[in-house]
Amino acid sequence: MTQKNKKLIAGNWKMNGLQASLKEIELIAAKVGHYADKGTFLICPPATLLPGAKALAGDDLNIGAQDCHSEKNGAYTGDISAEMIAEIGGSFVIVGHSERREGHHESNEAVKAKAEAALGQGLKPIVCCGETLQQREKGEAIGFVTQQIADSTPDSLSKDGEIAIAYEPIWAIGTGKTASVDDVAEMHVALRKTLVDKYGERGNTVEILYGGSVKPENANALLHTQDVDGALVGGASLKADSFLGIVAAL
Ligand SMILES: O=C[C@H](O)COP(=O)(O)O
Repeated sequence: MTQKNKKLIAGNWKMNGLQASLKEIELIAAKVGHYADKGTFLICPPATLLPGAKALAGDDLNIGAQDCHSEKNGAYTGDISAEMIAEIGGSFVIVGHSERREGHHESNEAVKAKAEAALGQGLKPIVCCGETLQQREKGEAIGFVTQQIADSTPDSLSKDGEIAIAYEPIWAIGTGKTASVDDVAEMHVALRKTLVDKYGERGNTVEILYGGSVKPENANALLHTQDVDGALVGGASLKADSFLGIVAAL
């Protein structure tokens, strides 16, 4: 779990990684402890690698999942529950990633239910949001994204830092394009206001991560932007060298 005075650097492996990829977890786990005073570190591999990753992660690297179902168990073929993630020692779960909102038609209401299921099992949900390029070009990005977060997050929080959110402009994911530092700051400040409006002072304890083509070369600027409390990293989290390059920018 994180403290707000540290940044959260999270890797999302998406549908990448076979057993051989666990060596990257081992390499990351061996090094992130050197940055423990500055950050909290997390890798979310595919579900097949969760137990193996947890066995190698040690004390300094958190392991989480990329999604969970909102129900505790039942006839939901192909899904995994928050309880299953918790049982193998996972401590985080990503919910509402744009690839699931788009590819699996997940609504804000469904994402909120998943986040609440995660909290029910003691997991920390990372609730994702982000606009399309068309929405940004029309000047709708801030309104759309802040509403998405208002509607996708749990109604209340029972402790500080119980959830994190991740702002990922869809047009920046896997494209090599990143939002400008000014655009990121503008969005993160707006998201902070949304969180404080919803949760009061506790809204200040929710980490707001930036995601979208984060790599070692741009991590320093992004991680030191106003209200950026960490990063959600896709492609650059698949190899220990590049993930650790981002960690070194803290
Ligand atoms: O969850 C991670 C994001 O979708 C960012 O992916 P990316 O770093 O490959 O652009």
